[in-house]
Amino acid sequence: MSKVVTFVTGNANKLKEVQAIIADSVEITNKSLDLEEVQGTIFEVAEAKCKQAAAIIQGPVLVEDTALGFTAYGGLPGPYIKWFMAKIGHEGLNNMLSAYDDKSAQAICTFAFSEGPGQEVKIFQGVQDGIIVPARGPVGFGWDPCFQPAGFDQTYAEMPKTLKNTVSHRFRALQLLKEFLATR
Ligand SMILES: O=c1nc[nH]c2c1ncn2[C@H]1C[C@H](O)[C@@H](COP(=O)(O)OP(=O)(O)OP(=O)(O)O)O1
Ligand SMILES: [Mg+2]
Repeated sequence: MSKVVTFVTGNANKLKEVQAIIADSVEITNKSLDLEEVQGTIFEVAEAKCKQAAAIIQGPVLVEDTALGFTAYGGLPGPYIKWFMAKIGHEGLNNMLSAYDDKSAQAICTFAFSEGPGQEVKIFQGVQDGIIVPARGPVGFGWDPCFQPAGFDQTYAEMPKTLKNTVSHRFRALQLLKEFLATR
């Protein structure tokens, strides 16, 4: 069985971070495709993306779904954050929370891996707690300017990439994925 894993994502920033964090431990190629995303829990979204990717690639695949959940909203927007970001931006995300004292949020990164079509889908999830703040730092990757991880006074956008990549939701999920891939 091929050891090379194809990471199917349409997001170049995700790809860069994944390569920076785990490139040394597994050979990853990329296929840039916007997979269909079902409505449901984060796990259902990630699993459905993985099954689609396996059917297309016909081999080992990795997909990832990122959610940003507000405590005041019971975890929403969650996996639908992409559409909220696109329509209302950083200011809109802050305005959503203006009626609430609780600005806390969770960044959740969920990887789904499969050896191929019809094979079991394995899930690896990393969570980083934080708060939603008015945007600070360079606009480069999604909601990075308005997420300040707990224990830091910088937003993800203000941090050097090397720091984000050693504390982030994505870093945590990739540690679990790495352990699994080492046993493959
Ligand atoms: O570390 C991050 N820091 C800031 N923003 C982020 C991060 N990671 C994902 N994001 C954004 C991208 C998208 O607006 C949404 C997740 O949506 P999500 O469907 O997982 O990503 P996507 O459609 O861009 O790529 P994919 O082809 O892998 O589904 O949050
Ligand atoms: Mg997507």
